[in-house]
Amino acid sequence: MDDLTLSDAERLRYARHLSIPGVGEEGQLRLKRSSVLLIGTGGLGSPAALYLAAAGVGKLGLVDDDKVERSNLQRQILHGESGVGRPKLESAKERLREINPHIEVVCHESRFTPDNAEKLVAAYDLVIDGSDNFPTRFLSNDACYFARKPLVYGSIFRFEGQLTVFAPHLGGPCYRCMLPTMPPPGAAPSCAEAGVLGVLPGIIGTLQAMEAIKLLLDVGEVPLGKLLCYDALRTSFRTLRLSPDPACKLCSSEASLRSIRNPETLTDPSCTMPDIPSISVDELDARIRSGKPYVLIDVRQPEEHAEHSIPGGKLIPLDELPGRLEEIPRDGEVLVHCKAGGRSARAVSLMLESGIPGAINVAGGIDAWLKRSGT
Ligand SMILES: Nc1ncnc2c1ncn2[C@@H]1O[C@H](COP(=O)(O)OP(=O)(O)OP(=O)(O)O)[C@@H](O)[C@H]1O
Repeated sequence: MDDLTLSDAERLRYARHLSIPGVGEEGQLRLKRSSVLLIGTGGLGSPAALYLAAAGVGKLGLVDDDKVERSNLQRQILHGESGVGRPKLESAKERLREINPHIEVVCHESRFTPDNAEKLVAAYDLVIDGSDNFPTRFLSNDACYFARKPLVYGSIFRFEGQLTVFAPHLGGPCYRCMLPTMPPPGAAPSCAEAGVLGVLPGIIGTLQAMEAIKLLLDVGEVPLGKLLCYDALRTSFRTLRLSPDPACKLCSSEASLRSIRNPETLTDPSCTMPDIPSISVDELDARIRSGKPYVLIDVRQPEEHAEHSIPGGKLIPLDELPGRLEEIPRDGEVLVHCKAGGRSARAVSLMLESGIPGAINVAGGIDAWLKRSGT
């Protein structure tokens, strides 16, 4: 790809950019030479990737290891009916090529983990975090901090969304200044648990794309030290000030996390609550295969259980659990799972407090179980 000039086809495609002061041919070439890493191709990553591709950002890196589910389609607009059951990156790449064949789309079909974070972030100009969990947000923050790359942060919950840019090297705080300690798994419900109005990630993801383009073009003012909060029900945008925390473990002068190799720095996205006993899906499989009797409780909703379930699992949705504790044996192991490990961690916590000492969380939930069996 020649990134020194625009072809006739590109000139035509980007004509409405070429006429904007602040973009023009120079800006368009800048976008063409730029690269963005998108963590997650779900609700936030979908609109962000579509607009960045359409705008002509030369290289888009996508990192995700998930498959498209039908319940994703209400908001994850990179994917369509033909993508259901296929890796998200496959359908994402097809769609982005259709939107703009002049750009390069690089698929990193894996999780964004402490093992690959440093290398992935180093290969791009900036990062958009479109993930839905705290460990990944801490990890993207830390990796971007050490690489001195801007991180465009977005998050959503039901009818509310937030957006900011973390770039301590340009001034402003990092994510750990806003949230010094990682909440335990299950503290914030996922879209699967809480629900989300589909347009909301469209709005926040599109704002993320806009901030990324401003950073790449070096135009305007990016929201460093400002958290934009969108309330869809009130149709309001509020801006909260975020200041660097003088006690931040990562970015303050007192920082104790001085190295990207510090095990606390790149927090393991698969971490489970430290005081909650847990087993992996491989260990669960070994228990089932051993032929010994086992008690397995699924704390998801009935419609989730009907779609996929683990053999022998008894359904007790988390919201019904307090009233149904009597159904659970007090002796022996009680293995508890949900979709990804969050709700089951809360269920195990409740069981342990309620005199069920054998409660054990299945880390990663049915998502990890299905992934393991290649479903
Ligand atoms: N560490 C990570 N590395 C790569 N991708 C990630 C990581 N953490 C989350 N993701 C991806 O971010 C996306 C988040 O999308 P979204 O919040 O819309 O939810 P979902 O998990 O696809 O759907 P649902 O919660 O309804 O099951 C998902 O595609 C998920 O696989």
